[in-house]
Amino acid sequence: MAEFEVPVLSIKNLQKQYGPGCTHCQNGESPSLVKNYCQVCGTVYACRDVSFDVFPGEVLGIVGESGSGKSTLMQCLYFDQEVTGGGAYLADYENGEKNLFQESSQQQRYIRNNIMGKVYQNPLLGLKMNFSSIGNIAEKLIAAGHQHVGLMESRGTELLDKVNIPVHRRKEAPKNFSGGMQQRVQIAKALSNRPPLLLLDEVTTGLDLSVQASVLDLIKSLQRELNISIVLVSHDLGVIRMLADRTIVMLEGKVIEQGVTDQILEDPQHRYTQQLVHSLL
Ligand SMILES: Nc1ncnc2c1ncn2[C@@H]1O[C@H](COP(=O)(O)OP(=O)(O)OP(=O)(O)O)[C@@H](O)[C@H]1O
Repeated sequence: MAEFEVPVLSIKNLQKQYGPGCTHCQNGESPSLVKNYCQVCGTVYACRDVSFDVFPGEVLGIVGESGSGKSTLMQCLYFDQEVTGGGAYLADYENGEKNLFQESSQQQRYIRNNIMGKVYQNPLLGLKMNFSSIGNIAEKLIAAGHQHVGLMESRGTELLDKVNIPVHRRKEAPKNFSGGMQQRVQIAKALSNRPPLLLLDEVTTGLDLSVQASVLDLIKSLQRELNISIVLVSHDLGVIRMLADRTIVMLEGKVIEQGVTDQILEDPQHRYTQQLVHSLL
């Protein structure tokens, strides 16, 4: 990536805490904190001062153990959770000059429907299980203001074809599909508005290894074809190694290391990253 390249997404000092905090824990290094949990008031500091950029056509991986704050971060980026502080700026929204977290819920809906797509680990969160697959795609297109039924149908067919859902099953509801197929429908839905940014939250966790591989291959080929930017969260460094150009490592809500993925895998600096890399060998 060139030095002067403008990021698609810029995150500045994102903070998310669950709980009000107290005089004991508001100082980030307080002894009342065990990892990111305050023993006095029970507040969890899920994301602490998280900052990063995502560049055009780049896949940014976010890896970390369970509870490190990865999903909370993704929920904040898609406005599923309200942040406690910090900023997010999208190049495709108001020239990257407005903090998305301070926009109205109506504007945040607009951003979700037009500039971002998200694929959830749990397909129940991303799909209407009783709608047809093509209906799921139409739902996202309608939310973004599309009205032409013929165009929505052809876009839906094109996308389902891209993610290898057989044409004769496009009117079937995802509840009848296997886990891998459901994830592929979610991907098609998330791509329907041609968003410049896609958020993928543990999209292959829970799938069989061979199905995992086929979903990862699909993501890789779509990313190359569409040159879309992706933020990909996984606890599995194997997934990150396969897809991510750059990687952020999170621990207890903080970014402890970031860099080009190959460099992190070959020469991890932080003790935790070293353990993670060694467990992959
Ligand atoms: N709604 C909530 N209320 C209170 N604490 C929460 C809530 N959601 C998450 N947390 C806490 O925030 C911290 C970060 O959780 P998060 O789910 O973001 O981690 P994660 O890295 O995605 O883990 P996993 O891979 O297991 O999903 C954890 O300590 C978790 O218990």
